[in-house]
Amino acid sequence: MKKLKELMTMKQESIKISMMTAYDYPSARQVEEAGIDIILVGDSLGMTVLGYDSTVYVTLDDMIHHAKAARRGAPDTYMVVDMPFGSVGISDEQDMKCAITLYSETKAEAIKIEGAHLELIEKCRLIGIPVVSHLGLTPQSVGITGYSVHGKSKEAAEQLIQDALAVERAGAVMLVLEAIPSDLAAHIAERLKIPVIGIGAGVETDGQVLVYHDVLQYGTERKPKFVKIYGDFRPGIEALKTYHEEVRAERFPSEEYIYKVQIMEKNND
Ligand SMILES: Nc1nc(=O)c2c([nH]1)NC[C@@H]1CN(c3ccc(C(=O)N[C@@H](CCC(=O)O)C(=O)O)cc3)CN21
Ligand SMILES: CC(C)C(=O)C(=O)O
Ligand SMILES: [Mg+2]
Repeated sequence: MKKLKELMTMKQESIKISMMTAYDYPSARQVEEAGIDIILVGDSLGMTVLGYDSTVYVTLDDMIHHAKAARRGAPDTYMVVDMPFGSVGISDEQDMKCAITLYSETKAEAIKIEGAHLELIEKCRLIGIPVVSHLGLTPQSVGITGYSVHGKSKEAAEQLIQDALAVERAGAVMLVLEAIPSDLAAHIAERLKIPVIGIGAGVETDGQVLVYHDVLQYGTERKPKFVKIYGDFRPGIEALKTYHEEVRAERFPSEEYIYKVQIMEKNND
């Protein structure tokens, strides 16, 4: 497993960091086997595998359930798990309890928090929980901001730069920047010492993250501009249709799938 220190070194040596979501055992195994540097158990699982139309319905228990499965599939990959909507921003005590529970139960290497929650990041650092910050388009705020590109005005860009510097100062170990202009992302990556991972943030960040189900066309239809398709899981549906037809036609199970031991007495009538 790459340690945080090695990920920092990758930034210093301009070796790009790859990150991909995985929310269950088989996909985590695949991501680990592919040699991807970091697994993100993202709350995007609410949309991609739970069928919600936003991430705000995902619970802490959902995150724990999926992260534990991903952990079993990828014991040897640096794993980050999202703090879901409603687990951050209530009170210091509540927030810390959620952070501790998520970190310890999932055995993730780090937790990820949307927005510049500086005190929470500081408190986590103080007790030893590595925090990845997530700025720019923060999908848990969809009800307020929508899914539009962030940091487009001078003021918004300046605010984002200040937030990025502040989360680093507060102790964040990494930063995810989502859906912002590429030159702004490049500027932030250059100003920060911690690795900056982009999604829809251009090629000059220290690494990239995408959603497994988007990349493989696995049950996702709408796709943001930043998604590149690398594979096609859709033919799976054809296989299921064939199975259905073969059951109907008694072509399945054929000889090779049948246990043949003569135990019933032959009826000689
Ligand atoms: N499958 C999936 N992939 C993701 O990348 C993802 C999720 N789900 N769920 C959580 C968030 C939501 N994300 C999204 C969702 C939609 C857009 C989108 O439609 N963006 C528009 C921009 C439109 C504008 O600027 O006005 C686009 O065309 O890219 C972007 C990010 C990223 N995350
Ligand atoms: C899109 C990435 C960054 C994320 O937060 C998620 O998958 O939930
Ligand atoms: Mg997320």
